[in-house]
Amino acid sequence: MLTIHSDAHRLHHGAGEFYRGRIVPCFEMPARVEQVLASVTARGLGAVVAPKAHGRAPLERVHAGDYLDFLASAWDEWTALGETGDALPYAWPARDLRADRAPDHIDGKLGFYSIDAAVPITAGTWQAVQASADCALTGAAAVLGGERAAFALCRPPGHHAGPRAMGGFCYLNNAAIAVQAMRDAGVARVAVLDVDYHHGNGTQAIFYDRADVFFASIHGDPAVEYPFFAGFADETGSGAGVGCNLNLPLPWGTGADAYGAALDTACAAIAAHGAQALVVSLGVDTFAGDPISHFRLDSPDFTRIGARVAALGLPTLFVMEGGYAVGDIGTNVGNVLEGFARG
Ligand SMILES: NCCCCCC(=O)NO
Ligand SMILES: [Zn+2]
Repeated sequence: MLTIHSDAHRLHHGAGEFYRGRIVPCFEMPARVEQVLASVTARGLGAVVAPKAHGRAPLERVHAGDYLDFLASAWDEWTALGETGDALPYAWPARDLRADRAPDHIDGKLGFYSIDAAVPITAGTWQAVQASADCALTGAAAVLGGERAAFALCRPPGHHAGPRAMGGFCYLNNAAIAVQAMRDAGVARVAVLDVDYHHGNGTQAIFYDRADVFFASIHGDPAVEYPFFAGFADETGSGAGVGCNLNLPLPWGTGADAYGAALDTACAAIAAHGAQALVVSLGVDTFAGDPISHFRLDSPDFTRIGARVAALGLPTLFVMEGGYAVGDIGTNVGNVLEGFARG
């Protein structure tokens, strides 16, 4: 299985995120990728290649142009204030406030184009997120070119990023950008399986009113878990997309048996959708040892996830999302990929 990886991810390393009333060190750190890369390499899963640069056009197929302009210029506007630390939002257009236009000031733009304060912008963030999207696009091209599967070792992750907003460590929705590239290359029906511990609210939003892309997500119950305001079972799609969105929220403490049952439900729905290609938003923060999550999967369970995905028999692109138990992330991601490869 081909792995696509860019060293440019190192250009993004937030100093902190605002969480529970204080700035805490970023759980989404460069070491995550190094651990996964070491595992993929040690297991001999396949070649590791650099991404091909795809430019802005594929990004615009998913994200609003003004949002991309914001991401490209945010750091310069921030430092023009005399700031030297990370840019972080502190005001948002919540209820009763206007969200029909972006403010002129960077402090207003940071809130307008985000859903939370877990998205530090640094000097290298724009370069890093473009490279991350290029990893996903290069992986999609490999799968479209005949590879049974590919692994886009994306960092920063993307599944919380919607068409016009960043959030939850995510800036560009790598998985959605890959899906849209597959659709633009002529794949009529694509499915997304999001196995990250957190609901992929951004991916859901991007495809919510579409029947050509089926979105299935298994995640911590948003009644008690980030992103809190999306991911409920009654979100089934809108317009032409009704019935093409499947949320399977699970309670804190969920273990392998309940998770496996939900995965079977999601896979059956994906098979019924008649997808010709599959993109897996691969978060491994469902791991029992994850510092910010509350499921109870053990490392061998990830092998079973990979095997279950393989049973779908679809050309598959794995896109790296979350997972913050840095000492175990390599084992857990490698187990998914190896379980798939042997499946
Ligand atoms: N404190 C914000 C929590 C962000 C969740 C990041 C993640 O792993 N999403 O999948
Ligand atoms: Zn997550």
